[in-house]
Amino acid sequence: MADTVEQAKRKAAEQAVKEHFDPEARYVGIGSGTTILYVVDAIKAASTNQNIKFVPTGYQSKQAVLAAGLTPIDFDSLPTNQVLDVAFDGADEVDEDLNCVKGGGACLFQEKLVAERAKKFVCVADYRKDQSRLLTKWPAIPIEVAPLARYTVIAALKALGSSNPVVRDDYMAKAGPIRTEQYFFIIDAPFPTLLTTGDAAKDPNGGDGTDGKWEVGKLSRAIKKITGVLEVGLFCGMDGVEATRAGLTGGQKPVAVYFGLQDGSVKVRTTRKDEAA
Ligand SMILES: O=C(CO)[C@H](O)[C@H](O)COP(=O)(O)O
Repeated sequence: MADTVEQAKRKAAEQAVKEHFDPEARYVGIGSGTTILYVVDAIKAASTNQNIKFVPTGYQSKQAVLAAGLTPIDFDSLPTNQVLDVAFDGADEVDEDLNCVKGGGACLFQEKLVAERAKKFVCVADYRKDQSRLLTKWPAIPIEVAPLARYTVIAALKALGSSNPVVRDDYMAKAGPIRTEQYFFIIDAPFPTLLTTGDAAKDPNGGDGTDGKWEVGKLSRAIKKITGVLEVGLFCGMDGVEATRAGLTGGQKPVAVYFGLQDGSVKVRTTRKDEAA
């Protein structure tokens, strides 16, 4: 099982890099987690250009870039208005619209900053992450919050319909809550039903949460409005190509997701039917 999952991650990473990493790129975003390590390996193998700068989404990501002999650059050192040619990252779950839950590794804030700076954001995952709706297998939405506001945020999340939002503990459950790289907390908030945009159009209440069913984008915006929330681990809305067309810097949604499957093949899902991603 473990070998099958690792092989699925590696195959997906290799194909995503083959199809989206341009050795002439100038700036490339590198996300967090275990799958991204295979992306870094594949980039290292394909990279012939020492001038590419890699923008990591946190400490672990930066160490992976350095260990591969590639050149990291901090997000806030990027020249103003400099977009990334591409950003790669993992995901905790992906729905059929390519909305993602992220933040399993508590890096969602920097991951969103980097994804939104990229002309195209490409996700790489194994078969367990591929679901028609979010929160099918992944239990909760990770939300980064100011520690002082944790109780008010929990109360507000309950009012939005979250059954049991909890502050994420240190994995040893000894040292109290985990701290993000911004020194904030993560609240994991389960919700009963998350709808894709298509599903929401058929819902009598349009996925506004009144019947316990939330359209992903509506829920993301409602959570983001709570005072004390830094960022929400829902990556949805426009993809980078749509955002660029709208004159924005970038979107949150991937243009393509590469799922490594159990049989060693790779399934690619893309938002862009009309053109090469
Ligand atoms: O969002 C993330 C970290 O905040 C990761 O990208 C996500 O948890 C996927 O990790 P993995 O590749 O280990 O399954």
